[in-house]
Amino acid sequence: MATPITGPDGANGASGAQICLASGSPRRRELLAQIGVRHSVQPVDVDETPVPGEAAADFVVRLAIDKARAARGCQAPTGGLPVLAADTAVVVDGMILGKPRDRDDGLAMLGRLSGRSHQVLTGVALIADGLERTALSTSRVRFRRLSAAEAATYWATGEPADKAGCYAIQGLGALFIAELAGSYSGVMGLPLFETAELLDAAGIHLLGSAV
Ligand SMILES: Cc1cn([C@H]2C[C@H](O)[C@@H](COP(=O)(O)OP(=O)(O)OP(=O)(O)O)O2)c(=O)[nH]c1=O
Repeated sequence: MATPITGPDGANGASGAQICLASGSPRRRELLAQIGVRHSVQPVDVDETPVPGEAAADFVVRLAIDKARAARGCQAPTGGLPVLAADTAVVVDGMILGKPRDRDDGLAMLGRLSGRSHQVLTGVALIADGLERTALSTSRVRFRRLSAAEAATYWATGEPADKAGCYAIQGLGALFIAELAGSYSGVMGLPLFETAELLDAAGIHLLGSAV
């Protein structure tokens, strides 16, 4: 059985973790640390293939639940910390874009996003005291037009290779974003408003009181 590991930011320091984050994403660790949640980290590996005909909103919430359920290693040694997980997808033309498989796939994604709007969906799941709670964040992002040369240069930076939709709002990808309606943290991988609501419902009150 896998053992929980401490986040690189020491987020579960001397006073102990409040939750376990079932994720290998450094972005999710950063975002959780931003709102002061002490956490251990348990990377998980689940099948991220959409079921044929599955709506994107259902897909990201289902995967968030699958990831949280897969983090069983979080539970045993700690006596059962709440487990948080998330999944992010970009949706355009009714297609769900996950992480690019390779350069060609990544450049095709950037070409598809160029000069128009797309949706970014992030599902969040929290399992605490045997209860599964979920939330969904939906944002609309409008890209300016990108030339093929810009997309190729962007790919070569390495930044987009492990990001849904082949860009990072928190990085150079910001250069493409003409407009955002929704949640910056949701696009980045963990919507903090919705996450705080789930934590609150499970009895973890940030700033010391119910939100
Ligand atoms: C759109 C976008 C996505 N992303 C990232 C967030 C996620 O890490 C990733 C989407 O892939 P996910 O499969 O949601 O997550 P992951 O595999 O990176 O991590 P986990 O271990 O939690 O499953 O894309 C950004 O960092 N910035 C962005 O602007």
